[in-house]
Amino acid sequence: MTTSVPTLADLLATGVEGRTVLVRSDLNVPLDGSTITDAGRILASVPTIKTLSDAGAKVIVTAHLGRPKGAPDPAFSLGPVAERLGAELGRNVQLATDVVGGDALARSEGLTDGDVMMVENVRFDPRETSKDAAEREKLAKALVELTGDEGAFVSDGFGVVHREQASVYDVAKLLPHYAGGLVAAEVEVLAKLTTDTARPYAVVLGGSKVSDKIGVIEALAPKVDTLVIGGGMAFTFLAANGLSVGSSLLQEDQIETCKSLLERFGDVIHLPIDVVVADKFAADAEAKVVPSTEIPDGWMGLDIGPEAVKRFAAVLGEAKTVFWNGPAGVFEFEKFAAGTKGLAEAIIGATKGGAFSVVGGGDSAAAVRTLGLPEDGFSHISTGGGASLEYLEGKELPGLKVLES
Ligand SMILES: Nc1ncnc2c1ncn2[C@@H]1O[C@H](COP(=O)(O)OP(=O)(O)O)[C@@H](O)[C@H]1O
Ligand SMILES: O=C(OP(=O)(O)O)[C@H](O)COP(=O)(O)O
Repeated sequence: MTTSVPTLADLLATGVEGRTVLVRSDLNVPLDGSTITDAGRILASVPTIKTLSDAGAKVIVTAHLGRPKGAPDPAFSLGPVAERLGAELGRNVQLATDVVGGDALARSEGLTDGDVMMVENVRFDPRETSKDAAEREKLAKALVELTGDEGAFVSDGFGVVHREQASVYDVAKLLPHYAGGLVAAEVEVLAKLTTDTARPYAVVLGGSKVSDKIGVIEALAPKVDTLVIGGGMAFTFLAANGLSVGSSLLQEDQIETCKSLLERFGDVIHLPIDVVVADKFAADAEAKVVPSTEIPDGWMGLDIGPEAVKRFAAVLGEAKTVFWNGPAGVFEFEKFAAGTKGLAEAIIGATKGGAFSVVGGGDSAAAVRTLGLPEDGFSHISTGGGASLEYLEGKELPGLKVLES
């Protein structure tokens, strides 16, 4: 962190006993129904929450889950998360049925020292993600009201610091604010990737948040030696090369951008030479490997193919610095997990050979763990995907910038 950002230690030094502290965590974990398939982000958030609770603060945790459409939706309830957080903390974590309504307010007023509560998915309130700053400020003010007279705000959701959202950004303007332990630790590691980076420097991109991340490539391509592209992201690039991508994930409005990127950075960008296509988006889909030039109509690419893995592994084997965000395929389905596993193994190999490697993102980190890969095979596993990428591209992250005062 920059020295101008107050930290958790600074807050503790002011004394927190009896005060209500609002903590923004990133608890956006992958779920299968109501079962958490990877609790990494919850585990990473526990130390800050526990430190505050142990110091006698009344802790209110805010977080989002997925991308609900600005209204309550039981499929995106933080219920399973609150339960797991409670199990990890060894204490009951009550969950308000609303974000800033009567239930949240009543529960916050009933807190005793050391208690931890959560409010419901903050994205159930449309003001959280509003582009209108005045709307966001209204929600931020309502969140501040939950903290009473001597409240404080701890920003600990590193995975969301790139979002200018009410619970991340606007609330920090209204309360004494501090960077949590996780945010401080993440920034410290990522800073190593922005200065004196050992070369060759490779960035591996994949995943499904295509429109979010294509923009990042523009800024990263000139800074790196190798940009490996897999996952859902690859198909817009393949389409930009004039290939037919069947019913694969495609961001049509970005094809021209990808064309321009390929023209300017064609020597840096590596695209998959083959892909695994499926007849439907399902674990039991029929799957076959085809060259990227021959994706059949009606089929969708759900993984990179074995030849692509081999070629990507060869370039990654040379790298001395690697950042990876976004699975190479739909690793949640066994048939489409080989590409992600292969790339991870290549990065682990490079790390053994002395490279500094970071994997970031909720699903990418989950892939490492659920595919049984060794977590210590990487130099660092970050909770942030998009946030890490935007940090690496040198962009000002609103959720960090707002803490600098
Ligand atoms: N070819 C593909 N088509 C559709 N989805 C994909 C494809 N490849 C990867 N994905 C999906 O991308 C998701 C993760 O994307 P993203 O959120 O961008 O990564 P992260 O959370 O690591 O930042 C995974 O759930 C995975 O199933
Ligand atoms: O999962 C997240 O980011 P990531 O997929 O880039 O790791 C964060 O929780 C941010 O979620 P958002 O991309 O819906 O704002």
